[in-house]
Amino acid sequence: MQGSRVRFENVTKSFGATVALSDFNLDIAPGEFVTLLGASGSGKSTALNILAGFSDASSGEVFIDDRPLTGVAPEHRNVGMVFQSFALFPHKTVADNVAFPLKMRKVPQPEIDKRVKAALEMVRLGEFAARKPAALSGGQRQRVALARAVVFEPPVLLMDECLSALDLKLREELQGEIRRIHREIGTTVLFVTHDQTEALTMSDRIAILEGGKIEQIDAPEALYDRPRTRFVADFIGQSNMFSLGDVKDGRASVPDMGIDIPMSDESAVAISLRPERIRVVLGEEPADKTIFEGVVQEETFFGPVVAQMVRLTSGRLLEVRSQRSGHDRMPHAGEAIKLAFDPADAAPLAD
Ligand SMILES: Nc1ncnc2c1ncn2[C@@H]1O[C@H](COP(=O)(O)OP(=O)(O)OP(=O)(O)O)[C@@H](O)[C@H]1O
Repeated sequence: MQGSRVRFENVTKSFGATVALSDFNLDIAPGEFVTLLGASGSGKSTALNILAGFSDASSGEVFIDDRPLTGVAPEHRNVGMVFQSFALFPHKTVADNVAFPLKMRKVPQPEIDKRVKAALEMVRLGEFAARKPAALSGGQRQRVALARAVVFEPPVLLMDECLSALDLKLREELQGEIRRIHREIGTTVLFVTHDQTEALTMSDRIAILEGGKIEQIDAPEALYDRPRTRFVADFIGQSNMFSLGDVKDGRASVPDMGIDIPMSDESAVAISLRPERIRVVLGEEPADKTIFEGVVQEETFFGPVVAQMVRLTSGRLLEVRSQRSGHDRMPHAGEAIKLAFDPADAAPLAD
């Protein structure tokens, strides 16, 4: 199967005075897995509902391949959907639930039987075909919903918080299943979650939504390593953020750290430094790193990792996360320490 290209072009959606999506633009490549990640109310479901055809944009247009979707009914958009609230038909068997979209499309019965069997095997529910939904666990029901959404081989698959009701172990298992199915069928996926780990592990690209706009869209590693704004640095993972002083001649001062660093981005107003990119200097000072000083305030033990809050001379607190090697003696609360980082790991922030 071939996934479709999906495009939102200048889409705005207002509900009275509330602007749920504001001049929203997103271009998803065929077969790509894109996740919309954002806080509650940031516009994620609104974007999905407009693409599915459950809601009309106030202005702008949505395209699947090059077909504009305004005026196209949801059932004619050829989009598969797995929503958290999308209930199965309770009186139908698992097989009949999965067969439903094919029956709607008037697919011949022998073909239906073949495809339902294949879809149920894909979600590893082959032997549950004759059961009713009430006799399934929550995770199994979500698998049936997934089989029903992909059985007609939609070129676009929408998933809205479809795993959030499940416990962690089941959620992780189904995340793996969804990734495998995506690889197998090659459909384009637009996935909505407010769980950052889920977004980081599953997506080709993640769009961070804030106030109905995309704050940043990038591959997971790029988003984590190179957040471009304070909002993104704060939203994904832990971050130490420091305002910059003067940025000129390829260098920037970081007053709260008492240092200056190479900085080629003249528009940068701050930096983000991930806690695990900072090293406690235990032996010789590494010559190629930026060195600064502080006093350990407290430490938190996470098993393989130790987090230390370090008070800098300026009074600012900074978090450092270190892998425990088992040999090194880590400094404890009250000790003065030297810290080092590679200036290339300081992501410039625009605001
Ligand atoms: N039918 C509606 N009527 C009025 N306001 C709405 C409606 N649907 C959504 N909104 C508003 O639009 C904004 C975006 O909502 P949306 O459901 O898209 O957010 P979301 O990011 O999906 O949030 P959540 O994670 O809580 O589902 C919110 O302020 C919401 O209150």
